[in-house]
Amino acid sequence: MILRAENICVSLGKQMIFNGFSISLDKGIYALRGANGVGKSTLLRTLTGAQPVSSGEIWIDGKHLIRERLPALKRLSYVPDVNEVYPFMTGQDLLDFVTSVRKAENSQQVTLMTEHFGLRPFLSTRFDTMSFGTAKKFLICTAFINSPSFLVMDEPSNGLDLVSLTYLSETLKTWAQDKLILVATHDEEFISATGATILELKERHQKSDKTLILHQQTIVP
Ligand SMILES: Nc1ncnc2c1ncn2[C@@H]1O[C@H](COP(=O)(O)OP(=O)(O)OP(=O)(O)O)[C@@H](O)[C@H]1O
Repeated sequence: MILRAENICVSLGKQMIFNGFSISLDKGIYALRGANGVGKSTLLRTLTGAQPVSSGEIWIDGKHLIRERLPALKRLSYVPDVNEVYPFMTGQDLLDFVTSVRKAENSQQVTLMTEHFGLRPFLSTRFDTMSFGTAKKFLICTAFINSPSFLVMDEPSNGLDLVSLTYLSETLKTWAQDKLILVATHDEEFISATGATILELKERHQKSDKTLILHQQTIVP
C-alpha cells in the first residue's frame, strides 16, 4: 500500500473533524469529493503531515509519517489550493528551491511540464505579481520533482486554462500507472478526463464520524 492511515483523530479549534478515520490506497488516481466543509482539505493536509493528528497512524510507502518523518515526506508531494509561496520568490526560485530541498537532479519531466504549461515567460515573475492560475501551475510542477510515490492535490483544476488542464489530466493518467494520486475536486470534467475513481467523503452519525464511499465504477471519458 502506498498510503495507509489508521484510526486518525483530528481536531481544529474546538471542533473534532475526524474521529477514528482510516483509509488505505495503492497506485491509481482517486478523486475525493464531498460537501463543502465535510473535511476534504483537512484530510489531505493530515495525510501529508501538514495537519497534526491527535491520535492515529499514517504510513507513506511503508514509512511512518511521524516516526520516519523525512523519509515519509520525501515520498510525497502536496499542492494546496492556496498560494503559500513567499511573495518575493520567482517561479524559477521556487523550482530551484524545491529541487534543492528534495536533493533532486534537474528533472526533465519538470522542464517539459513548465514548457507545456507555457511557464517559460513567467520564470522570473515574482509570486506576488503572478496570476492565480500561473502560480498554481508552478506549484503543480514542483509536485513532480523527484518522482514522489504519493501525489496529493487540492482542487488542481481550479484556475487552469484548457490546454494546461488537458496536459495535466494526461500526465496524471500516466503517473497513476505506478503511483498514487489523490485529488480533492468538485470538477466533474476533470474527474472524467483523468478517469479517476471517486471517493465520496460523508458524515455518518455525527459530524466527526466520517466514511468514504468508493464509487467502483470510474467515469470513463
Ligand atoms: N483553521 C481552522 N480552524 C477551525 N476550523 C477549521 C479550520 N479550517 C477548517 N475548519 C473547519 O473544518 C471543517 C472542514 O473544513 P475543510 O476545509 O477541510 O472542508 P472541505 O471539505 O475541504 O471544504 P470545501 O469543499 O469548502 O473546500 C469545516 O467545518 C471548517 O469550518
